[in-house]
Amino acid sequence: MNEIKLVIAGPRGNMGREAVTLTQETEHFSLVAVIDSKHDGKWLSEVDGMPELDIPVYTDIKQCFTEQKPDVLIDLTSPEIGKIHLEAALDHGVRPVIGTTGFTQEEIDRLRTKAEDKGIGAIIAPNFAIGAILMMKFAQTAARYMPDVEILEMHHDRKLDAPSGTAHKTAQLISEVREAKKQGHENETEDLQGARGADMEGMRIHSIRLPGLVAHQEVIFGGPGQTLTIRHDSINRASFMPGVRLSVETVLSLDTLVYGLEHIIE
Ligand SMILES: NC(=O)C1=CN([C@@H]2O[C@H](COP(=O)(O)OP(=O)(O)OC[C@H]3O[C@@H](n4cnc5c(N)ncnc54)[C@H](OP(=O)(O)O)[C@@H]3O)[C@@H](O)[C@H]2O)C=CC1
Ligand SMILES: O=C(O)C1=N[C@H](C(=O)O)C[C@H](O)C1
Repeated sequence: MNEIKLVIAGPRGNMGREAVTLTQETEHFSLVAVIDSKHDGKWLSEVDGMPELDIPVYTDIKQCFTEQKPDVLIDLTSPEIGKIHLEAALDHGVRPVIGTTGFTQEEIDRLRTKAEDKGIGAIIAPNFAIGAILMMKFAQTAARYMPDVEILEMHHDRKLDAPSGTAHKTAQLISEVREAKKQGHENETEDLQGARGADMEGMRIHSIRLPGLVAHQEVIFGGPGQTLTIRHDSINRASFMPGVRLSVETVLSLDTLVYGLEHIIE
């Protein structure tokens, strides 16, 4: 396979560190720069706690793209910054692989049009873990037969967004096969605000944040006299790296934006 020139945004984060390691362990991946808002102009080796790599650190992503001309951007920053970086990548003909969440359907549609106009690929992956993709697919299948469903997502207590991108995507996939339906009953009350969770087409999404957790989700279906629970656990961030690698390799041959790795692992 030809060498792929990569830039990682957010290299000091939990995910960014794993991604830096991935680039060092993958023969055809070449990390040419990183984007870090606090260490402009340094080498990665000069940043506390980072590996001894002579890789330039940029704050300005546009300058980085102009000078380094990477093939692919991996963004593992925050929902707000991920959106800005995705747009900047498309503007510079760099293929974005975005792990951050929080994109609306309107934003995805607009960015897809932009990627297609530019004739380059882009991937937004709410979850890179293969087990999580399977959980979502199995949940969509189960919802055809058991439309009464609620989602419980559990994450570490440093997570910025709620609900998780994975829970949101799961609900979207389920709503493709389930008629909108309010779980519970018409007369139920919420005696404490938020007790019944977020509402997406009547499906309830409950978000738990605790130290000790990484990323976990249960999709719970109910029917007369029975329940079905589909659960996935990421017990460390290494669980996401095969999906990051697959995304980087795949985005080069796409000419549109793909939202969700379920469209790629087929
Ligand atoms: N798709 C998936 O499978 C997964 C996605 N995620 C998502 O990935 C993102 C990162 O997660 P995680 O690593 O746990 O979070 P962390 O908070 O550990 O890391 C985020 C990093 O992004 C950096 N950052 C923030 N703003 C900028 C910027 N403008 N330019 C460059 N770097 C910036 C932060 O730096 P600083 O310390 O200076 O603020 C921090 O080092 C989150 O949005 C999370 O939801 C997480 C796991 C899996
Ligand atoms: O912030 C995280 O940690 C995670 N974010 C993604 C999400 O919001 O679904 C993926 C995974 O759940 C971990």
